[in-house]
Amino acid sequence: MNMVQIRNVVKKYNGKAVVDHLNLAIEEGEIFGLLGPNGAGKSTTIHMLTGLLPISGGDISVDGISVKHNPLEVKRRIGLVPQDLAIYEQMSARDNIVFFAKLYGLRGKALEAGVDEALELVGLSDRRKDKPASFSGGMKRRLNIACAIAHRPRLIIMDEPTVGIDPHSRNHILESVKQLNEAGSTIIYTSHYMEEVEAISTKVGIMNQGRLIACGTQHQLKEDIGQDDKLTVTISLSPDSEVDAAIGELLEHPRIKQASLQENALQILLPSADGSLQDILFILSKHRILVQSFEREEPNLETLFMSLTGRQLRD
Ligand SMILES: Nc1ncnc2c1ncn2[C@@H]1O[C@H](COP(=O)(O)OP(=O)(O)OP(=O)(O)O)[C@@H](O)[C@H]1O
Repeated sequence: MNMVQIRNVVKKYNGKAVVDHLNLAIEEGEIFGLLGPNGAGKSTTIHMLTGLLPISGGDISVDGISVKHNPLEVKRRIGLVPQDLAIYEQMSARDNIVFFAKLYGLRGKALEAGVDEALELVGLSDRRKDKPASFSGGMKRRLNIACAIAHRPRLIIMDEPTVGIDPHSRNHILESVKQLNEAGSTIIYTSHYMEEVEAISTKVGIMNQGRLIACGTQHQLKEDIGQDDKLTVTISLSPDSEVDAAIGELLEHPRIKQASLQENALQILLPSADGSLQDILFILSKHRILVQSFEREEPNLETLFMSLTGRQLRD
């Protein structure tokens, strides 16, 4: 079942479409990474999805409910972690979470349990009584997340939650995302950091200039673009004739597309290095070529984005 269905959605500012006939379905249980450079339309899409911005054309449904026709029901199902911090500096961490959880209708024991759980998840239980004015940037971001999840939403949307924070908080946030997903929430995570999206997403959508230019699992995206794994095999000094013979034999292998010698390293291109490493080692040892090191580079989302748009994800 689809948790989110975006159908032909358009958002125009001054006659110009910043989200341009966007179609996207996100299944229940996914961690969906929405990737795109600054200005691609990620935040605008999220704001329409959460009912914060009116939609110029098309419709969005969440959990089968139309955002246009029933925005309050949709809001109840969503926890939004906004890009800009939305916390009160003069209230304790706990009171901040209580405030937002009450807005979502939590009361009594459910409120207590939800708030404790949220504090625990973001690693701020021991700072519950402190005011965020004394927190680091990363801790504030974590509190920002806690405020959006105490009501245990079915869909959690995080808009660039790791911008400008320390590595410790960043890792903590990425771990929290996985835990929230394991506990049953569908997650949408926007970022222009490719590494983060690669690390946690079960599916990835790439936006550029208001349009979805690629969507699928990382494996599918890699297949779509038809990129190859690149193996760099550094070898000991060996007779030219043996190296030439080994290269000839490597090129006869059904999966190997390219093999050449550069300096003292063989560069081998193949669709996926998995399953062929043994064959490569066997061919080299047959020609008495000693391997010093192996390095494998996989295609990544950055190279995919570049090949689709000719631009870099990060400006
Ligand atoms: N209120 C507005 N009025 C006019 N143009 C706007 C408005 N809000 C956003 N835009 C434009 O819409 C485009 C998409 O912006 P959006 O914030 O959705 O991008 P984004 O992908 O979230 O980028 P970022 O990573 O910088 O947040 C940008 O060109 C932006 O300038």
